[in-house]
Amino acid sequence: MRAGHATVSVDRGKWTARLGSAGFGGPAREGARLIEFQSVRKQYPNGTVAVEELSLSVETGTITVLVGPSGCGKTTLMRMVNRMIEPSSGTVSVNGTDVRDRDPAQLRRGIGYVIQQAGLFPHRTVLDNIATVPLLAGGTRRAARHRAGELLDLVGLPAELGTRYPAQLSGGQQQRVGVARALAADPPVLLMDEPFSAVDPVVREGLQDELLRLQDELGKTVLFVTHDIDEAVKVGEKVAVLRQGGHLAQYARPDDLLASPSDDFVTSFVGRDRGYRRLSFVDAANLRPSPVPTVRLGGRIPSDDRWRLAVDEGDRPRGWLPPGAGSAGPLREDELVAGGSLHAEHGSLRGALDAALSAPSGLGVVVNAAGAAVGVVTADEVLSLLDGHRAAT
Ligand SMILES: Nc1ncnc2c1ncn2[C@@H]1O[C@H](COP(=O)(O)OP(=O)(O)OP(=O)(O)O)[C@@H](O)[C@H]1O
Repeated sequence: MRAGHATVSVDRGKWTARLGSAGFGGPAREGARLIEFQSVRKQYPNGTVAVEELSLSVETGTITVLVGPSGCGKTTLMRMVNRMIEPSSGTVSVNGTDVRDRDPAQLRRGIGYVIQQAGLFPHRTVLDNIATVPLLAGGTRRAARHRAGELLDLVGLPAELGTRYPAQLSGGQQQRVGVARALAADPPVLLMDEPFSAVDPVVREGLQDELLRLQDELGKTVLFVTHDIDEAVKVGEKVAVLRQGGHLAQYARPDDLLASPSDDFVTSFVGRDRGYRRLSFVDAANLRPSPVPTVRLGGRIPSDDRWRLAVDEGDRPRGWLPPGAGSAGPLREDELVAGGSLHAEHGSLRGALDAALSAPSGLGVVVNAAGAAVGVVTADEVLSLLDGHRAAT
């Protein structure tokens, strides 16, 4: 992910104002339900019931995740929104209008669609892939390419990738191009079907972070399908857990899902370490980092019986110097023990606990936005804060 990423000139107001022009019958209201499934059922001609009497509302400007085991009907449900699949009974409405009353082509202009492995056109350059929709909508080639360039920047890709072909990009880069293409027509709604499942776990986490950053900026209404509960609770503001036969097992905020699964199916689906994962939703604002003795790289090494945090000239942590590890100096990086994960100030208790548990010193390093160490926390301190949180809720 690029730090300090420049943004293009899109803001929530502008996107909201464009809802009307995207053809959803007027601007959406804050807190309104943009997508509604009402008693929706889908039975395929071979008799398979993919979705059974399901009702669900998706709030405007939020990311809602459909999660569940393979074959539970997630994709079927999602594709009913843009009329790639028609329900056997029940209604799907977008901004108050039954999608069956909408012309499919016009409906889809207001709904971006991102799929696994990006689905890019292999013989078109990256810029032309992104420009496809603005061109189809009747824009000039020049305007469409300009817009494509802005979107490339928006999804964190350098401009020089614009002239490459999809096969010349990594899986993660292709996925970002897929997102840029889906955003090209300014759709108020984004459907994302397992968009990140074809990339490795590290890239996948980066793409999830990027989606959350984009969402902060654009405030789309996103329906996101995954079978990965970790991904669901990370990106979803609300999570719908489906079980076989297209039944809605639970629809809740991630924290509530982890705290109070509704039945045995949801309990086993959210997994055994849900208590630990719940820490992601408890913020660490009340955690007070303690000072830590430091030593600067290249500096003299005092010999003492404490762990010392080695930092660079910007006070950024570089590793730990174990107790009693004095030497004539100057201190070199290869004399250090590798540090654990770092806890970003104002992050969650999960990040703080992980920093403490993964540090060789048992001291989790807290860093500020510039990456400079501001102090340390212990696992005991994190857990006692959690006790306080539990008592208060
Ligand atoms: N065109 C079709 N004809 C018949 N059955 C279908 C059709 N498409 C899907 N199904 C069946 O409907 C059920 C739901 O499929 P769907 O693709 O919606 O599930 P899913 O939860 O998205 O699965 P996955 O996570 O594996 O992609 C499955 O049993 C599937 O085999």
